[in-house]
Amino acid sequence: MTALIPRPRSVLAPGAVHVPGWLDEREQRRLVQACREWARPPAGMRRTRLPGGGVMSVQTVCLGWHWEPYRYVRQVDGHPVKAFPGWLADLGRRAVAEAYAPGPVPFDEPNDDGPAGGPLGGSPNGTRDAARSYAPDVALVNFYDADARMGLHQDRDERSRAPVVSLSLGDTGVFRFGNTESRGRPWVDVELESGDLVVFGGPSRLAYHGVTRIVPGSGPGGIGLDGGGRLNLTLRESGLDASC
Ligand SMILES: O=C(O)CCC(=O)C(=O)O
Ligand SMILES: [Fe+2]
Repeated sequence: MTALIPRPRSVLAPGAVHVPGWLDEREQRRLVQACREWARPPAGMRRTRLPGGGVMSVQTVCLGWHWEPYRYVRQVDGHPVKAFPGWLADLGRRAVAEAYAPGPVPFDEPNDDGPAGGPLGGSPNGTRDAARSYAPDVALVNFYDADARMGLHQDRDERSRAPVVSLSLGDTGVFRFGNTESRGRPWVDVELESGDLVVFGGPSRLAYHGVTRIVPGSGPGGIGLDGGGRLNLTLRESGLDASC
């Protein structure tokens, strides 16, 4: 859907940036199509079982490494996890560049570190360098039906502290972005619409976050999710050795 009033980008917390409408309709359609392929068995989409016996309401398929609470493994019920494609890593690098240093990214220019005190809060890593060197090798692809939610949690099973890139497709989800100390306040609630990008890294890499509700029927037509629901992809660097 084209917004009548453009939604501005915003910094949710130092290092956490929301870029509304980052993916165009063609890119959204391509991602939805890819998610459909990844969802197929073997090693397809499933509800994750938690050690306490609960089952998550979202359905998830992983690429690169399979996340099972609370670690990454290579196999899913005896099947190899699906591959993390190179084009998705390219998209992740573009996403980090867009969030941390908006505008065209001269990846081949050697010494532009972006403004100090930018969204990374003056990180010693240049923002452009952060984008150039970003090498995500894990994706969690989550599907939310109208009733699915995700409780507040940290993404902390990765050894790398490189940023997490989040891409949303389909129905709007209310994303709660909190602090690194606890599940309590302060937090901000932001509506993530189809095509929105969030990148959280630097001082916000370990912030608690979750999805409090889905807005059924809010997604756009024409991207291949006419049955409704929300897809979210998070791209991460595992920091794990691929030869294991
Ligand atoms: O669906 C979202 O927007 C967040 C997903 C998430 O936090 C996760 O997969 O760890
Ligand atoms: Fe998360």
